[in-house]
Amino acid sequence: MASLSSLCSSSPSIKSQTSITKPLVILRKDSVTFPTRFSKTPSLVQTQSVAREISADLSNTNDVVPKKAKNGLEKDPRELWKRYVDWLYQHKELGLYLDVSRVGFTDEFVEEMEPRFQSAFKAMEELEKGAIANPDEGRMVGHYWLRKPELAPNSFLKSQIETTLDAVRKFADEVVSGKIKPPSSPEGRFTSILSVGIGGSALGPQFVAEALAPDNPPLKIRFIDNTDPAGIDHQIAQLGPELASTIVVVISKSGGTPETRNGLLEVQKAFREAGLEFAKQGVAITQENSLLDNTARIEGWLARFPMFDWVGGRTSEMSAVGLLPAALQGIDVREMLAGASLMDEANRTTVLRNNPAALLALCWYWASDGVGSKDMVVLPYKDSLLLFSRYLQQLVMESLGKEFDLDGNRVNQGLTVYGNKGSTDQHAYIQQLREGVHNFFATFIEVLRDRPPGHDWELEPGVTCGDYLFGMLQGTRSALYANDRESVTVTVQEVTPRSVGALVALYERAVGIYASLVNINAYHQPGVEAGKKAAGEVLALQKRVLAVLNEASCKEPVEPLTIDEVAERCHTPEDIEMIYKIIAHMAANDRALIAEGSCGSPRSIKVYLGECNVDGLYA
Ligand SMILES: O=P(O)(O)OC[C@H]1O[C@H](O)[C@H](O)[C@@H](O)[C@@H]1O
Repeated sequence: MASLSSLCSSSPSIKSQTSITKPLVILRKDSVTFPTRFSKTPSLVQTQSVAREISADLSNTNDVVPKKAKNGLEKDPRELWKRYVDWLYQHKELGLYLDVSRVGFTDEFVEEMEPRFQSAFKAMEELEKGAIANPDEGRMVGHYWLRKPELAPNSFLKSQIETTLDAVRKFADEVVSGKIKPPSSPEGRFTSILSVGIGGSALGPQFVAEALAPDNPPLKIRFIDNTDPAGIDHQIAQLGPELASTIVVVISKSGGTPETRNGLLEVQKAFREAGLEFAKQGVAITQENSLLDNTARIEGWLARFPMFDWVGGRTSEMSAVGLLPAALQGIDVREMLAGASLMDEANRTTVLRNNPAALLALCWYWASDGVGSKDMVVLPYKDSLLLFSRYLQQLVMESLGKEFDLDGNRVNQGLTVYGNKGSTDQHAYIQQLREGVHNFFATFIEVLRDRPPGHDWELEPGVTCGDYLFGMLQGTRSALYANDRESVTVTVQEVTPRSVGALVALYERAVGIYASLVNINAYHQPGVEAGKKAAGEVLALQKRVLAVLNEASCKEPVEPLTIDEVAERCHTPEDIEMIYKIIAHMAANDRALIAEGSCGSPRSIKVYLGECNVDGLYA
């Protein structure tokens, strides 16, 4: 009798999706309904393409000095330099630059967009004043208040922000200084943080840890951001005896996300097995009275910090979610907040070319035709910013990827984000970016300071290692542009808490402005619920399958069942494929046994449970 796990070395064949995806993409582009606001002036996208066509014609008639490339991109070096200087945005205090010269928007386009930007600025102003900017959930959107509490619409919210910030800093100081000690080692200090959370409750802290944690932080951080048992085991195994001096920070706005709950239960089990008392080392960051909050309160965890209803997960980096892990790692959170606040201030101007977030939104709109027709490839040329693109993926895609606009029109909006880091990607996928399918625009993140002062050396005459990185960035930017691939470059002096805070704030606002331009709600995520609901249904079905198998397996002799029989006895014949997958998964984990058949032909399988549960607890 072979177990299904040994027979199921490969999953059942799934038809290639290529043939399905392609027409879908084309359909999506053709079937885009523009937001009603746009319908009144439907010429924007047309203007853009017409401009490109005219430019193409011009370049065709001017073979000697082609002033414009086929798509309208300026190619004359002097004109390009002029465009660079004219459009260069600089934030002096932050030492941050934004270069949009390699995006080919025209003056006419900017002019035509101007009223929409003014509406977007107005919407942002209202949002900051406490308007219900997330109408579908009836919520205010207040992440900008976190770095300037006096902006909060009332004194209660202001004091909530301030009190939480004080509590975060005090707790972190006391842990780092050793005033709060691990219970099993009154002489010692906490040495590690195990952060349990997912999505917006993980991506910001992960990005910031990678970007800013010192080489020898007071507490090292690890993450459990999934319900993958092997991944969880790995983190716990890596901690080993250090579990005794680990603070476990469980982060979940809702307090009920299954992956996070599972991570918590797994960690609590590890604590029990190590003879440690979890509550003395557990910290919860969640909304008041959530399931997690109540658990932490009842069990008497070491500390609890609030998340606010009006801060979304993907914009929570400047709340306790991001600040507590950062402070515990010795990162200056005041500086992060200061950087974000300075950037917010700059983004409040209603003069488009002086507003960096609006400039980004303009570039996104131009490059992707305002419908996400091109992807945004984010290339930070600095290893410590590796996770920026992953962080932006949620911020941008969960915010902008929406089926309906605010007026209920089906728009299927979005902007795809991916990326890793330069120059590493030069040796991976830049080949396709330069020469292959033209479905993207790039964002280069440049960091001017290569190393701390006094550490640099020339590895060949006149050239440092950092010069190579610089050269690779500039070379790739030029090479892409030469082949009509547009790009934006964001430059910071150094990766510091201040510049990272500014980057986070820059992209948060760009997303907000862009969402206004395309008339969508950036602050809800209805599409995520569908997958969560379906996952819940799968687990409910699994319980029914177990009950059916259990009953048959408790018979004398055991009655192995076919997949069809299981489906029939579950009274859900329509779920037969899912039932097969459930059984295959259980068999791979030795929780179901195969009496007959093989995985390649699911109908031949006969299955039963190795152990009969006489209490029939599965029903
Ligand atoms: O913080 P939590 O409530 O646990 O939510 C974690 C994540 O859950 C969902 O996937 C949402 O779409 C995300 O926006 C959120 O960040």
